Order: sequence, then C-alpha cells, then structure tokens
Amino acid sequence: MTDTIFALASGAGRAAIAVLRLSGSGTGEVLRRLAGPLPPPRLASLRRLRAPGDDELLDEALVLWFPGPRSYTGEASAELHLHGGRAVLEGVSNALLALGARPAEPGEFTRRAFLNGRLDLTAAEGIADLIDAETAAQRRQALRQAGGALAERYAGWAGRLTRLLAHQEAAIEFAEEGLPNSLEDEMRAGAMSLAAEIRAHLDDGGRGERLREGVWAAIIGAPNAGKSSLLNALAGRDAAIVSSTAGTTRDVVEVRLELAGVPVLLADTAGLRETVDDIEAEGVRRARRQAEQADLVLAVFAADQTPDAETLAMVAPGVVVVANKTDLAAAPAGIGGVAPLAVSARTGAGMDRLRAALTEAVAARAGLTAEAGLTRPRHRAALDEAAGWLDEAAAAPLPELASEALRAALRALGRLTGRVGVEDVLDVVFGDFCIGK
Ligand SMILES: Nc1nc2c(c(=O)[nH]1)N(C=O)[C@@H](CNc1ccc(C(=O)N[C@@H](CCC(=O)O)C(=O)O)cc1)CN2
Ligand SMILES: Nc1nc2c(ncn2[C@@H]2O[C@H](COP(=O)(O)OP(=O)(O)OP(=O)(O)O)[C@@H](O)[C@H]2O)c(=O)[nH]1
Repeated sequence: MTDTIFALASGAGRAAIAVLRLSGSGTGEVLRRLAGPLPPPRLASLRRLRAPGDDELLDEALVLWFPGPRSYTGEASAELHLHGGRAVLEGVSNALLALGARPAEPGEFTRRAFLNGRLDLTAAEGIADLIDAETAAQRRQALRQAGGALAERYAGWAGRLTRLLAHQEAAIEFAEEGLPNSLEDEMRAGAMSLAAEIRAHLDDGGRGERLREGVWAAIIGAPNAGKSSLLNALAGRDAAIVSSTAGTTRDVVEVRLELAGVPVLLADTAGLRETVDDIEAEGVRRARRQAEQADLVLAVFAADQTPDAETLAMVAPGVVVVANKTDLAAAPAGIGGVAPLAVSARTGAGMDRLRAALTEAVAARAGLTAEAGLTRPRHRAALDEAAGWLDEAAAAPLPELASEALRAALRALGRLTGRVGVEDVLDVVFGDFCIGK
C-alpha cells in the first residue's frame, strides 16, 4: 500500500490545459469516484469530473488510467488533463483531498519510479536535468543519462566488482582448505584494470559537469577599458551601465549566453585598480574573486592605453586577451606575450572573431563527450572513492583486507546508482561457485 499522491505536472499559471498526475495504490478508486467507470488503460478518454457526494460539474477532462506496474512510477497512476483555470484546478484538487489523496512532495513520482526499480539514481538525475535543460547540448546529455547510459556503465562496473569480490571470497575459502589457486592474482589484475577504467572516465576535464551547470566566464580589466561595453555587445542588450566615468561598475553584472550549446554565465566586474572608495574597493575584491573562480577569463585592455599591471598579472594560458577601442588606436602586437584579439565595442569591429574565440574556448572546457560522461560532483566523488578502494584491494597484504576494500568500492558504486546491495554479492557467490557445501 502506498499513499495516493497528486500534483500539477504541467507548469503553474494560466494555461489552456493543466495536467494533474496521480499515483499510488488508491488511484483506481479515487479515479472511479471522481470520473466514473475506469477508462481503458493508457487511452485518453473524455470524462465529466464531479466532486464526491456533490453533483456539481468540476470539469470535462481527458482522463488517462495506467494500472500498475505499466506506468511511469511503476504503480497505479492516472492523469487528468483539465482546463487550465485556477478554479478548475482548485476544485479538482479539493475533490482529490476529500477522496484521501495527498499532494506529492517534490520529486516523489520519480522517487517512486526509483523505488520500484524503473530507473537508477543517475537516470533519475537525468530526468531532472532534462527538465532544466536550456540548450540542445544539455538536452542531449540529459536524455542520454535519463535513458540509462550512465546507469548501464556503472552497473557494468558494479557487476565486475561483484565478480571480483566473489572470486576473492572463494580464494579465502580455498586458502582455508589448503588448495592452490590463482583467484587472488586474478582479483588483483581485475581490480587494477577496473581502477584504470574508472580513472579514464574521471579524466574528462569536468566537461559534463560544466555543460550541466554552465561555464563561468569573467571579464576583467582596468577601469574604462570597455568591459561593460563588451558584455553588452556580446549579450546583444544593455545589461551593464556604460559610462565614461571610470569605476562605474561596482558590483558583478552577469548575463547568460549560449556558446557551442553550452550555457555561459558571463560576468562584468569592477575595473581592477587601487581605490579609496570603499564600495569600489569591495567591487575590485569581488572582481578578483570572480576571476579566480571563473572557468574562463577575458582580459580586456584599451588599445589607446599602456596595458595596466593589474590586468597584465592575470594573463595566463587559457585567458582570452582582448584589445578594445581599436577605433582609437591600433592594437599592440602582444600583451603579456599573447597576441590580443583586436576589437571595438563601439564600431563592432572584430566582435565576430571575439565571439568565435569565446565559442572555441567554451567548447574546449565543456560539452558532450563521445561516450556518456559524468555530470555531477556526486558522481566524481563516488567514482574517485571506488577507484581508491580498488587500489587498496590490489595492494592489500591480507586476503581479508582485499575483500573489505572490494566491498567498500562496491558500496561507493552502490551509492552512485542506488542499486548494488549485499544480495548481489551473495547471488554471484552462490550462483557462480556453488560454495554452499
Ligand atoms: N502526459 C504525459 N506526458 C509525458 C510523461 C507523462 O508521464 N505524462 N512523461 C513522464 O515522464 C514523459 C514520458 N515518459 C513516460 C515514461 C513511461 C511511461 C509509462 O507509462 N510507461 C509504462 C507503459 C509503457 C507503454 O505504454 O507501453 C511502462 O513502461 O511500463 C509514461 C511516460 C514525457 N511526457
Ligand atoms: N572609442 C571607443 N570607446 C569605447 C569603446 N568601448 C567602450 N568605450 C567607451 O569607454 C568608456 C568606458 O566603457 P565601459 O564599457 O563603461 O568601461 P568599463 O571597463 O566597464 O568601465 P568600469 O565600469 O569603470 O570598470 C565609455 O565611455 C564607452 O563608451 C570602443 O571600442 N571605442
């Protein structure tokens, strides 16, 4: 028995149609009392909805009935496609409450799908990412993960690990019986190759995580170099205040761009300089912090000024160096040993090349990998831990310690997918080896 839960599945606010989703053991009964005899499974049927014990019509709606287990959650579920008005939604929600259903917690439908074994944790995360996806590349990554691409890979590793553990347990048995065996050597070789594979998967430069979260880019430069003007030109709108007064930008102004299918959060910062103005000084501190934390830094210089030492100090490999105001003076050949991109935010000259350079820099840092890659710090932490335990298993001086390390590696993978339990090991031990003497 599960609670019967309901929630608005479509967006809130005025809309033509509102979809209410229901799930739980009592769904069939609730539906019958609200909409009459149950419609044929998974076929949209037009029904009059009435509050129980009341003849008043609440809505004429399309009703879908999914008997368990063939539903999204894996349990009895239903959908009510209502007219989108607020009063309709309120009337039907009140009727559902009166019939004993309760509002769902955030994520509760997918949680139930997970508990019913319909998807693993990484696939559930993929669904959450799909709902938040803003770009085509994010959508592809999320669909891949929701479709079980990571789940399959991690389940494959967990399967291999389970087998290694089973072999190791058998090796301990054989040793007790004084039988010669090579199982322990096999375990060590297997643990080392699995650790190497996991590390190769981890060694992706954080591309998937950055695609999911967006690339953080910061524009730095001296006051009046034209940082705000460049941000506005890249954003295609007046997001930051432009003025000839140096020190205009005091806080961090951010705009969202999409480059190479990756969301980019571009931040304009206060001009880097020594200042006696408290507020501006705090702005400069924030600018430095922003630049330190950014995945991508644009260092902007005014072509008609000598490059300032503050910004020059921030030029490093990977930093995009820009010479602005080239309508006033020619760009220097090199700034901090780098050939700058010559632009004029005023005339628009060079802006296409700047955009192309930024796109390339973003593509180098984020985006889809050939094979499904990890997308969250949670994945990285668990995999890193699993690889560490595999190293320990391969190097363990005692068979029992190797077993313990393999078990810990399996637990780390199990946390990742929410899947692996002790029973899986028992299945292999008893299934593969028939140790049950
Ligand atoms: N109206 C509506 N649209 C939706 C969803 C939904 O739940 N309702 N989805 C929700 O995320 C997505 C589609 N995903 C779904 C995944 C599985 C099942 C489902 O009922 N699966 C059963 C039956 C399959 C079948 O008919 O053959 C199953 O797998 O056993 C439904 C939707 C996107 N669009
Ligand atoms: N001639 C010329 N002037 C420019 C160009 N880009 C910006 N400016 C002018 O330079 C001044 C400063 O521009 P901003 O974009 O506010 O400069 P900033 O670097 O953000 O300045 P702070 O907010 O003080 O850090 C403004 O008067 C702009 O109109 C350019 O390409 N050519």
